[in-house]
Amino acid sequence: MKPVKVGLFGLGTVGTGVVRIVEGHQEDLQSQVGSPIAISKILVKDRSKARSIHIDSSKLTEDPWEIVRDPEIDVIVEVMGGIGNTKEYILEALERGKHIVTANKDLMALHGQEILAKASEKGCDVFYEASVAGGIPIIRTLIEGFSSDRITKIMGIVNGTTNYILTKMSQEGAAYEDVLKEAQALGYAEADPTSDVEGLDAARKMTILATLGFRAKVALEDVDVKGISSVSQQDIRYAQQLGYEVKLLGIAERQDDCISISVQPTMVKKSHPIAAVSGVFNAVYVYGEAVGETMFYGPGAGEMPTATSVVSDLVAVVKNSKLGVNGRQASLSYKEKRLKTDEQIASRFFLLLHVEDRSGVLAQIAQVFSRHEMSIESVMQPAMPDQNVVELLITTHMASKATLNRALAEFEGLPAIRRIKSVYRLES
Ligand SMILES: NC(=O)C1=CN([C@@H]2O[C@H](COP(=O)(O)OP(=O)(O)OC[C@H]3O[C@@H](n4cnc5c(N)ncnc54)[C@H](OP(=O)(O)O)[C@@H]3O)[C@@H](O)[C@H]2O)C=CC1
Ligand SMILES: N[C@@H](CC=O)C(=O)O
Ligand code: NA
Repeated sequence: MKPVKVGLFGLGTVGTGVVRIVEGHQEDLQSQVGSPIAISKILVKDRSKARSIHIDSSKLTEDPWEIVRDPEIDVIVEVMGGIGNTKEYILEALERGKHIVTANKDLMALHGQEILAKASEKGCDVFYEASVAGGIPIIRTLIEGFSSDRITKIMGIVNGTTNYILTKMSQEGAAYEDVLKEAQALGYAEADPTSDVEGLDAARKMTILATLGFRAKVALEDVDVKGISSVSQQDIRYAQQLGYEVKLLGIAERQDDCISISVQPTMVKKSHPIAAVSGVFNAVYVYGEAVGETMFYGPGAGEMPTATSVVSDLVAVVKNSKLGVNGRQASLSYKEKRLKTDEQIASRFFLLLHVEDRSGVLAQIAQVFSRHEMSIESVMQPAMPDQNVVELLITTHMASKATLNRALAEFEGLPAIRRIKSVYRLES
């Protein structure tokens, strides 16, 4: 039986897992697709590097074109990352009729439309399940499982590294920098972990999810992004006192055909199932008009969970080849995209203010809220950082982002307010 030949781009965390699964589950895979699957060439940066698995060194190459131009190779599995050159290799491979499986959210969020269009033109498959929420089959769920519904909200923890960091900060009082190093050692973080901690990785994933869920061409620039580098132990403690957990949440919402997408540290009520998602685990909550509430949970990063999604995509490509239906992915972004304005984006908020400890200050603050028709839900005064300054913890009822920003601008100008220490969105 002629084997399906795979060219693997990358033999790092995910690539190693792909080799382990393709070799270790070969019999099961063969039974499903009807032919052996063979990884025939592997692209790496450095052929002489020591590897944690045994690899026949003749398979290793440092030349991507050796794989792209090899007529024997049917599928390229891209798990090396990168945007510019990687896109070039993938487009050329598609041009030559090769199918693509990728875990690269950076590439799919920025150039997914172009790559998918090329794939359709050439009758090739491009699958990218591992690019969002590593081991959770969320992309297939949005494309197939919810094809009959209209999705109005996608909310998720879609970055394992930051959830790992926030969990350790919250449960063990660990220091941010130490936990980041741990996440890197465990293979969760990106090559440049700034994209994890500053929210860009999650923003790229939310771009992909919103495009699929809302069937519109969502761009990375449409996502309002804030990372976790400003989240302090104190914010986490106050959140817990109020019954919340701090999570880096991606939130995509659609209302009257207007959408908004954001990634930001959010205080999530402990009773919401997302608040309990800890460590490297991810969860994606999807609300559909017909189905109602659903939630998908699993490991969001790491060698074997991510490789599971990659190899399952590979199986899907081979099954499609047997059926002769490669490249038949339906158009998934046929809807016009309209973005919500800040006046239309509403939520509840938490504010931590440092204010002068004298009479009349609370009244001034209340007046600002009142002028902007923002309703206060609760006020707490837990501690005194120094003799003249007190901390105020305020939670609000629903207000628009624009209203909040107008109130914050006024607070900036009030001498009695020494510092706007933190502002969080609240999700219940
Ligand atoms: N790690 C995870 O949990 C997840 C990762 N992803 C995505 O999967 C991809 C791979 O991630 P990961 O396995 O963690 O990355 P690693 O850094 O562990 O591995 C990257 C691999 O690609 C090779 N490589 C990198 N650049 C080049 C280049 N220019 N030319 C040739 N080879 C190159 C490296 O070679 P060498 O070994 O010689 O250095 C290495 O084998 C990324 O797109 C990432 O975002 C997606 C979901 C989860
Ligand atoms: N760095 C990413 C890896 C998976 O996409 C994460 O931490 O989630
Ligand atoms: Na996934």
